[in-house]
Amino acid sequence: MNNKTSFSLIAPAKLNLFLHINARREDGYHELETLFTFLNFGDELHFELTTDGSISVGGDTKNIPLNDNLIYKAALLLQTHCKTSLGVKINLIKRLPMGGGVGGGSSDAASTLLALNKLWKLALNLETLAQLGLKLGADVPVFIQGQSAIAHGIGEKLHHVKLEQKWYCVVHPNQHVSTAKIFTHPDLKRDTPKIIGDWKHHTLTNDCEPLVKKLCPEVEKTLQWLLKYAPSKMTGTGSCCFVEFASQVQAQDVLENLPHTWQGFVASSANVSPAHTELTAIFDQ
Ligand SMILES: C[C@](O)(CO)[C@H](O)COP(=O)(O)OP(=O)(O)OC[C@H]1O[C@@H](n2ccc(N)nc2=O)[C@H](O)[C@@H]1O
Ligand SMILES: Nc1ncnc2c1ncn2[C@@H]1O[C@H](COP(=O)(O)OP(=O)(O)OP(=O)(O)O)[C@@H](O)[C@H]1O
Repeated sequence: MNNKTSFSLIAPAKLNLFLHINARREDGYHELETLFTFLNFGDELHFELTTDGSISVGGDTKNIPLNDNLIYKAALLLQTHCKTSLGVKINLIKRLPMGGGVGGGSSDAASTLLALNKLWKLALNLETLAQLGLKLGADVPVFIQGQSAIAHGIGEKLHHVKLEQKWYCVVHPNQHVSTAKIFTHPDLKRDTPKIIGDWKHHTLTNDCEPLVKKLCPEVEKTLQWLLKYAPSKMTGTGSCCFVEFASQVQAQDVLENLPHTWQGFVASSANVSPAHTELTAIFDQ
């Protein structure tokens, strides 16, 4: 039995390697088809058990009110669901750009649920945690399940796929794109037909890209600049853009030449979420 009362856990970034929007549902959400991969780069969360039921979140969270913070919301949701009297002190080191399309907030929430399930010895299975996570955001379940996947539905119906490991240079053009703004925009393309057969034989795009490029010229500029190196794509509803390579050196070369007005990072992809890999190393060894 592992009795750890404090530990750190990564909240990794995700990329949408393609993102098709098939329809708008009556509740305003959209039916999607998207390919998720995880990156070996992310936020870092530190968890420390408290026995008085208190939940606190510190660190790089200054501009997010506590009640809106997905980390706090995830901890409270789990505590209420399981009626535990235990609490937690959480500290966040933020590395992922907010509103960047790399799923930072959703990943923070998922890593919080995964970590507290262990810290509070709740023994909930991943399916139950994913259902709870879906209440916090459409992107949370994939981070809970922790395997690269094609997602359907609003992003919660997951079909695991194995992808070759690649290296990515991800660029943040210093723009915050609101996911809600893109999904409610009248000009969003919402009628891409569902893929029939093997997705590898289809043209794979991000349906949000044309609209985001129009609303946010800096994203268009970033995609153009990256084209010098490789085919460029946007992730999620932006604003981060990325290029894919077989080797770290190629990805690093892009980062080294990046204009100073943009930020970026280089990371390899992973079929299993690094949060799951870390959690196994902490608790099962
Ligand atoms: C764009 C993606 O990042 C692709 O992975 C996700 O679909 C967004 O996931 P997320 O940020 O966890 O999304 P939520 O927090 O649930 O919703 C943010 C906003 O996006 C809209 N939204 C989200 C997912 C979806 N399938 N259809 C939507 O229309 C919601 O109506 C909401 O206004
Ligand atoms: N812990 C958190 N980290 C980041 N954002 C948070 C957090 N808690 C709440 N938020 C809110 O969630 C919003 C979206 O954050 P996030 O970083 O997940 O965007 P994103 O990368 O565009 O996500 P997605 O790809 O899922 O659309 C932020 O603008 C912020 O207001």
